[in-house]
Amino acid sequence: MSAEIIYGDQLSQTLRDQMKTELANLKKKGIHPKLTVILIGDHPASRSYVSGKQKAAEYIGMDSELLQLSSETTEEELLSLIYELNQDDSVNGILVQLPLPTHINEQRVIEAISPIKDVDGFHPINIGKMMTNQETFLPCTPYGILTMLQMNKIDIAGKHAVVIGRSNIVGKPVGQLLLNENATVTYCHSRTTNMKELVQAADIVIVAVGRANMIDASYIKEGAVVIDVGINRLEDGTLTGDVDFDSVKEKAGYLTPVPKGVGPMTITMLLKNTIKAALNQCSHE
Ligand SMILES: NC(=O)C1=CN([C@@H]2O[C@H](COP(=O)(O)OP(=O)(O)OC[C@H]3O[C@@H](n4cnc5c(N)ncnc54)[C@H](OP(=O)(O)O)[C@@H]3O)[C@@H](O)[C@H]2O)C=CC1
Ligand SMILES: Nc1nc(=O)c2c([nH]1)NC[C@@H]1CN(c3ccc(C(=O)N[C@@H](CCC(=O)O)C(=O)O)cc3)C=[N+]21
Repeated sequence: MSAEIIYGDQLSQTLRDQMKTELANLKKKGIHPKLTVILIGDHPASRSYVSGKQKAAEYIGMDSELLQLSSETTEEELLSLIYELNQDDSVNGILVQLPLPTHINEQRVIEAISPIKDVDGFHPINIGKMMTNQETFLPCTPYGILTMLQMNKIDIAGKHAVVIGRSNIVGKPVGQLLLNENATVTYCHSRTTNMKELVQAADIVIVAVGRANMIDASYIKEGAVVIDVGINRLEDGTLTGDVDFDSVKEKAGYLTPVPKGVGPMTITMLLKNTIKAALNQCSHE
């Protein structure tokens, strides 16, 4: 059997076209959703993500602004910029590109962003809402993965999902969203001792580690759904995931590629969260 490949770029195209229409209608009502991205320093991978996001915002007709700050920016300067943006009614969504330089406390920065403008879904208030299954901004990568599964009508309830990775931005929240959808969820991480055995039992495998080709077909149960979140840049400049695509595609039921898989969906959900933020904010005025 050969896996059905889930192309996130194609699903994103559909969703972005829908948002383009929605935005045109909102603008007629005087609602102009706007996203502000703060990028500190000059990390090449961050620059590439930020430019992908800007192109996508432009495509759907969303206002977006990039505030590029020097790597010398102090935590105090960044926090006061965030407080200004929190007060600025023309800004609906705020994203501070991670990782931050080591002299800045990431958690303090995340908590400075107003939860109503936290389109990344990283603020503890929004994480708490996600954990208690309340309406909130879902973190973009997990939300994108859930959307990919739903658009392909893949059953989640009752399935055994194994998440490899437990970061705050991907692993932990994607497991939580799958749990909210009634999957039975197992997390693996660097201290897991029987990972292969656990993954071999999984109906759905989410791989979010950042190690090229770490999961090959020997880990995968016949017909399993395999979502590759990893983004690894090889020496020749090409991107590859955490999954050995060529071997796994012969065994899995569904498989996402890298590039053109989860990455574009992350950006799409960021745009979706920004529209939601604008709608919430105008109804509170
Ligand atoms: N496509 C997209 O939209 C996005 C892609 N990414 C990519 O996803 C990948 C993961 O990102 P992120 O979660 O931020 O990364 P982190 O480095 O924060 O987390 C990596 C996780 O992998 C675990 N891990 C490390 N080595 C092993 C191992 N040998 N076996 C099992 N688990 C292991 C770590 O365990 P421990 O906790 O024990 O250290 C950790 O939980 C990266 O390649 C990143 O570039 C990230 C965000 C968005
Ligand atoms: N506050 C914050 N929020 C984030 O959501 C966030 C972040 N910081 N820091 C970095 C990670 C990483 N991330 C990606 C998003 C899209 C692609 C993406 O679109 N990738 C394309 C390839 C892009 C290329 O060719 O370089 C693809 O997979 O097809 C990749 C990675 C979001 N992140």
